[in-house]
This record gives sequence, C-alpha cells and structure tokens, in this order.
Amino acid sequence: MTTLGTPLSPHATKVMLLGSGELGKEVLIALQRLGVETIAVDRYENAPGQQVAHHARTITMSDPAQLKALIESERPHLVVPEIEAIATPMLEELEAAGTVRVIPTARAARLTMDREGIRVLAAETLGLPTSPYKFCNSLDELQAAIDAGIGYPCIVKPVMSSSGKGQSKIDGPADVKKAWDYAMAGGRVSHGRVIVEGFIDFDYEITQLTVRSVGADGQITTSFCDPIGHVQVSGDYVESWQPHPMHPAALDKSRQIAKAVTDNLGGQGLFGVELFVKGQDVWFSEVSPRPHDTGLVTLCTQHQSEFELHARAILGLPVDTSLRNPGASAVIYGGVEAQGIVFDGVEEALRVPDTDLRLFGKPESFVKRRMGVALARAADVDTARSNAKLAASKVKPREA
Ligand SMILES: Nc1ncnc2c1ncn2[C@@H]1O[C@H](COP(=O)(O)OP(=O)(O)OP(=O)(O)O)[C@@H](O)[C@H]1O
Ligand SMILES: NCC(=O)N[C@@H]1O[C@H](COP(=O)([O-])[O-])[C@@H](O)[C@H]1O
Ligand SMILES: [Mg+2]
Repeated sequence: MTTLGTPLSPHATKVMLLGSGELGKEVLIALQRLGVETIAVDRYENAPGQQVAHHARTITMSDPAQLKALIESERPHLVVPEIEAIATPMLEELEAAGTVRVIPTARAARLTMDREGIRVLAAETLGLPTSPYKFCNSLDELQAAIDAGIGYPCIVKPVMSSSGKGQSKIDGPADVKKAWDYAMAGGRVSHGRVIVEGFIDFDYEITQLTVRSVGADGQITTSFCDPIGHVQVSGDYVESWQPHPMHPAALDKSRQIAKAVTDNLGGQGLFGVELFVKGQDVWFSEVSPRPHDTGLVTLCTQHQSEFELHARAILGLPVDTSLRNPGASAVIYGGVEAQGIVFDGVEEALRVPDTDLRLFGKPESFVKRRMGVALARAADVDTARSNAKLAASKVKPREA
C-alpha cells in the first residue's frame, strides 16, 4: 500500500529527477498533482522541469562525487533518471547501500546509459533480433568492422548520445571518416567509442510504451499502450502518432520483445521500447527506462499520458494505459541560436481544430534544439498528423 505525504512538511514524499527537460517537466507536473515534493536536477539553470518543481538544483550529473553529495543531502525517497548521461555506477552504489531507490533500478539506468550495455543484453543475453552491430574505438576499427561484414549502408552512433546527436548514415567508403569525426564531436559525454549498425530497411518504426506497475495482488504487472508510429530525421523524432496500425503478428512480436527486455531490466515505471518493423519481422532497436520523446503524443491521446503513467507506476499506484482518441505530435525546433527567444504565431497555431501546444521554456535556443511540440487529436490518425504539423508550422520562434 502506498502512503503519500504533504510536500514541504516532515512527511513529504520526495522525488528527485536527474534531468529536467521537456519530458521531466511533465513527470514533475504529474507528481505535483499527487502532492509529491519534487527536486529537479539538471546541468544548467532554469531547465524546463526546474521551472515547475519545488526545488531546483544544478550539478554535473555525470560527476559521481557531485551526484552522491546531492542525493545524500536531499535524501529523496526516489531518484528518477531522465537522461542517460548520469554517473550510474554511483547510483548503483547508493542503491546497494540502501540510501535511495532508483527508477526503475540502478542497474537498468546503467545498462541503458550507453548503447553497449543494452545492445549486448538484448542481442547476446536475451537473444532478441537486432541489427548486426560492432563497437569500435577508432576510425580503423570502424572501417574494419564495415569491411568484415556490417557492409553498406550502415549507421554510426556515439555509444553515449541521444536524440540523434553524432549519428550519421554511411552509404559508401567515402562517408566513413566523416561519420567517425561527426560521432566524436556529437556524443553527450565524449568516449571515443561508437556503435556501427547494419541499416535495417524497415517499413515503419514504433515505440511500444510498456508499464511495470503494482497490480491489485501486490505483484508487478506489465501493461502496454497502443503502438506509437513516428518519423525520425537525422536520428531525431519530428513527428509521432497513436495508434499506429499493425499486423497482429507484428504487434504480438513487438510486445514479446518489450516484455522480455523490461522483465530483465525490472523495477517499476514506464519504458519506451523502440522497434523496427518490416512485414511481420520485428527488430529491437533500443529502450528508454523512462518516458520517451515520441510518447509526447500521449498528452492528447490517452486517459493517462506516459508521464502520468510513469508517476503512478513509480509510486506503486494503479495505471490505465487505454487510448482515449487518435492523435499526433509535431516537433517545434528553435530555428535560431539565441537566449530567451519569443514565439510568434501561437494564436494561429491554436486555431487549428483540436490542437494544443507545449512550449518547454528552455532558456537557450539552438537551430535543432526541440523547443516545443504541437499536439492534435482527431477521429483518425491522418487528420491528427496533418493538423499537428500545420499547428507546429504556425509557431515561429525568433530572437527577441
Ligand atoms: N540500424 C538502423 N537501421 C535503420 N535505421 C536506424 C538504425 N539505427 C537507427 N536508425 C534510425 O535512427 C533513429 C534514431 O536512432 P536511435 O534511436 O538509435 O538514436 P538515439 O540518438 O538514441 O535517439 P533517441 O534518443 O531519440 O531515441 C531511429 O529511430 C531510426 O529511425
Ligand atoms: N530522446 C531523448 C529526449 O528527448 N530527451 C529529452 O530531451 C531533454 C534534453 O533536451 P536538450 O538536449 O534540448 O537539453 C531531456 O532532458 C529529455 O527531456
Ligand atoms: Mg531512439
């Protein structure tokens, strides 16, 4: 049984988010609605989630000493990683010492912190279908891996990166050095190591949101959301929709893969399992042990968004993963490099029928930084997609 306290009192239930971007902001809001005291941590001041939490802290989360000092001084009941680049071995240490509970588990945070841990677990330990892959520490090793069987086309990614940073496709020998140099410049924490993956020529890709929560019998139970379809450009999501129609056999395989991975990672919370689908074949790509960017669409499609599902699941509360109506999301990029930008066209955007917006409030804009998202609900996914894209296109970020 879960007992919740009163924020800012001696009996508060305290939750600390490590990473407080657009996804964390929505989790923090969901937690606040349940009367949880929240601590938003990020690498820079005024991160989106820091603007809505009870407490804001700014540290280098990849520095184990800083992370330990912060957790020991704040003493949260739960620590919720929201990005990958965290000193996860320190989280394992603190969890093992009984200092804190990490969501979903410290081991899951470590395994998914870089591409190597999760890929080896999925492909080699669990035997799930994935793209062919090899890890490389130098340009020479990369070329050798491609020549020895990965072949062309292939995709190179820094082992530690997200949202497509440092990722590029190699179509032939002329692209190899460019891809290596780009990966070295683009990782979130520079490591000098990349994964090269054989290119999967999929029909479509989905995110299978999967929730591990406590059921009425006190046991962990797994529930699935309707599949989310999405489009990625340069490794970053630009559009998503729910539900994505699927052949029953492909859906069944997707859920078997999602169950196998999330059972192994364990703990409580929501996971975003990324899958490639061609006909009835399904490949595992990667998993976030936390809400997924493509799942922003659930803010307008489900009775409980992926953020509310995460909040409920981690607190041991019941969840409802059912779809309310079809919908879509479309990303709004900054388009400019500037601090404190302004957004024209918000009114025009919201005149598009059945739409909504999230402007994340990031203090600094970059050309390809995600600054907001348009959401649209409709009777069918096609209408929702075109309305979400239309609404997003009306919003014009510019320098103030
Ligand atoms: N082996 C592959 N074959 C074909 N397409 C791929 C492959 N790997 C990645 N992609 C494409 O690039 C996208 C991003 O890849 P991936 O999810 O590995 O990157 P990421 O940086 O972790 O992104 P995010 O953090 O947004 O999930 C995929 O969703 C897919 O569209
Ligand atoms: N694909 C992972 C993802 O979307 N993560 C989201 O982006 C934020 C970082 O944004 P930033 O790079 O603009 O600071 C993260 O904090 C998280 O909310
Ligand atoms: Mg991904």
